[in-house]
Amino acid sequence: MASFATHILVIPFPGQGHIAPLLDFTHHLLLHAADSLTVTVVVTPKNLDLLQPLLSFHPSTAISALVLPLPPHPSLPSGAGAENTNDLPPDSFFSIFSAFPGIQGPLLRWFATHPFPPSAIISDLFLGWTHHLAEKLSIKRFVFFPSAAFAASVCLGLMTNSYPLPKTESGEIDINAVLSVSDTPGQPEFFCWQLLMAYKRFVYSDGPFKANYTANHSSWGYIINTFTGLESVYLNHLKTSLGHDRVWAVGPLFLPTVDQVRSDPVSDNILSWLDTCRDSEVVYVSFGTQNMLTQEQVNVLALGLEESGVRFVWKFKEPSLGHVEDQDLGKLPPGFEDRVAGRGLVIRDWVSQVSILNHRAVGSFLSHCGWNSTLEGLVARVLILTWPLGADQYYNEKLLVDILKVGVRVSQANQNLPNSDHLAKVLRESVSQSTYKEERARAMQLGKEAIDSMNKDGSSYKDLEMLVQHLIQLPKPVSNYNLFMC
Ligand SMILES: O=c1ccn([C@@H]2O[C@H](COP(=O)(O)OP(=O)(O)O[C@H]3O[C@H](CO)[C@@H](O)[C@H](O)[C@H]3O)[C@@H](O)[C@H]2O)c(=O)[nH]1
Repeated sequence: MASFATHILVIPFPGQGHIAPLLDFTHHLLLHAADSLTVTVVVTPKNLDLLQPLLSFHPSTAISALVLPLPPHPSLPSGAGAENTNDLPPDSFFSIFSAFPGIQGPLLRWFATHPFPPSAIISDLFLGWTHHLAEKLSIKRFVFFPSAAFAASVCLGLMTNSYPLPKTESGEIDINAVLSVSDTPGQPEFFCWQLLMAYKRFVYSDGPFKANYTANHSSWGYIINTFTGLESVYLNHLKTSLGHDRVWAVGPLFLPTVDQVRSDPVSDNILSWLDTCRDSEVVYVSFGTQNMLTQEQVNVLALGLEESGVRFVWKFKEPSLGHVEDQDLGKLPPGFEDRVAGRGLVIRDWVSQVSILNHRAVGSFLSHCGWNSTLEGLVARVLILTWPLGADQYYNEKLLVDILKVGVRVSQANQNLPNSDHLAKVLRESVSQSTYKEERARAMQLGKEAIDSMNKDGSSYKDLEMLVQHLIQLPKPVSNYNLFMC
């Protein structure tokens, strides 16, 4: 490792939708920094594979892995070695969130014995504890958001203002009442049921989630996978609320350029099938790597796809390690795949979503509105049909449908579940060029702006350049290495 370069420690959260964008960010950081930065990435053993492409692409002087075991947790299935939310039930997120701070001890020892210790930590938004670690080490922590500036603004608004939730006459929380987050630009409104999780985490509780968000708030800088053309209002709002302008919009981080698209046998088969389809006639359906549909939701969706007659590819997430039998996790209705054979593909393996979305045959994307999928859908310029299931997905849906007016609302978790006739109609219309013309035109425009923002002199390109300059100028901590070597 070169002693003149500034050393940065990157720590992703072990979830697919979190690791991938932070590694994509690290790739861009190194491309922009030439040899003035070196990066160490912390990964658990079973996630090391995800880092390999980066380790192969960049010289070993620029990037290295620090492999630390995932600390145990009573709720994580032991012995099978699953260390990523993609391979675990949705609840595992909380177990990993609780267990992961246990790597602090090994990290502190690594830092103390490193000849050129890092000047900064760049870590996922669910690793608020790294802010305190950075303070202990007298270095800076930058929080990386794989989610939107709008979502960050709403969470900040809820946390700092504690708007009271409307109550029914009997004193219960009125989950169907509407609450306006009035300090966020545009005063977005949400149903109380959409905000309950956020309220439990950072308004009513003094638990670890609130501490996490408070630590993020106090961190030195915000790095967000978004672009100015999409979210300038919320980026500016964050700067004002945080009281500084160390907020960098550096996305969309994963672009489907020729040399980047992830190729594998499963995706290649699907791409061959898509080659046989007409332009924009296929609906791609996916609900991300963490959430799973209930049986009721699967039934409605399967029936809607059947009735619609459209061509489709459905990435179907099967129950994985540690799923409990009695959890309401949807299975496909018997005979469904036979009935749609020839016009619909159900895929259970990992596929390259970016490659599929960018195929000319794909015209619309039924999505849970995870932020990575949202950006990928925009970049691919497909019509996004929204079906959020939890977390920040309601905020992303609001941004797409009500604010940017590029998305079409289909369902919201189990509330507002469409009937299959209505769903079939929307699916058909989503691949007919005569409907949703305004949404499509805006999606085309935003997709172009997204790609432009990452090109030389685009807004995200410039933010990355400025961030690199900021990082290079950080003071280098004094090493205790020689002390340890004596
Ligand atoms: O077979 C698959 C399945 C998924 N993906 C990729 O996996 C990512 C999924 O990310 P996202 O769409 O953000 O969904 P989640 O996996 O659900 O992401 C979690 O993390 C996001 C970022 O914080 C949040 O916005 C979501 O609500 C949260 O569930 C995307 O890049 C997809 O392209 C594939 O490439 N192939």
